[in-house]
Amino acid sequence: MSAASPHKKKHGASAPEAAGSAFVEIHRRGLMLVLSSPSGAGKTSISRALLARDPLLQMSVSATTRPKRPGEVPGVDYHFVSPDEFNLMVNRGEFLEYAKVFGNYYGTPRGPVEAALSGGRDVLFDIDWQGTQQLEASAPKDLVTVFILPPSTRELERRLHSRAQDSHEEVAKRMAKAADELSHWPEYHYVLVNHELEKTIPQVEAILQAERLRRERQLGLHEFVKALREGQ
Ligand SMILES: Nc1nc2c(ncn2[C@@H]2O[C@H](COP(=O)(O)OP(=O)(O)O)[C@@H](O)[C@H]2O)c(=O)[nH]1
Ligand SMILES: Nc1ncnc2c1ncn2[C@@H]1O[C@H](COP(=O)(O)OP(=O)(O)O)[C@@H](O)[C@H]1O
Repeated sequence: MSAASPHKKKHGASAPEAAGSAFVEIHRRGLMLVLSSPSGAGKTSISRALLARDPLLQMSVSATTRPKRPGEVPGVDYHFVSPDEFNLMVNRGEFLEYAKVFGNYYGTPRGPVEAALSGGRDVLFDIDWQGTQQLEASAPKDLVTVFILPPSTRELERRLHSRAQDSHEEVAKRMAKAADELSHWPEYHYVLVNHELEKTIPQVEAILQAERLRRERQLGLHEFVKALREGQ
């Protein structure tokens, strides 16, 4: 096909035209990329790097009843709410999923996720296995799940201490739950060991790129190929 040909496919913001015409646009439905791991394995670090590099990816900002950590920004890291507010949100059906983790409640607000997916944008979730199971039950087709393993138990504990944001008591609570969390790895589509962030981040990006190309997520392929077969 020459550069001057009118029969080129169009991407991006251009308006789609009727099937069978020279121009057939391939749209994509967004996907839900879930990262889970025992606390301290690296989900937050990986998420920040992915978000900084990929404009089509947005974070699902959870609501939580846990206290804010130093440096966390309300509305960016979490929506920090009281137990009463959380209950109200549950009763109003505002959560796509919610769960109790380490004695606090965490939930995924429904609205921003639905808007992103239908707009062809992908959503990144840092949620635990309980939330992942709920999403698996309600939206299996949109879901891509990744479990992050730490290189060792000792390194996990070192990372939790190095983050220096939780008390010794909180770190002990998270370490005590780690074995339990780890037992859920077989429920995930992909499993990675986070040795070095410089390697783990491109691995998660590769998963995202490949999943975006899944046939089922690309809308308009039938029309596109039909047009090709008709010589357009
Ligand atoms: N089910 C569910 N889990 C969440 C949600 N938000 C965060 N979590 C999980 O809650 C756990 C504790 O998160 P956090 O308090 O930020 O501690 P961290 O994992 O040590 O950084 C982690 O396993 C998160 O993945 C949510 O909206 N739903
Ligand atoms: N591959 C890695 N090598 C060394 N330190 C890491 C690695 N990944 C994350 N960390 C560090 O470990 C600590 C916990 O990581 P974080 O991303 O907060 O984990 P999570 O969100 O899973 O609880 C942070 O201090 C982070 O900088």
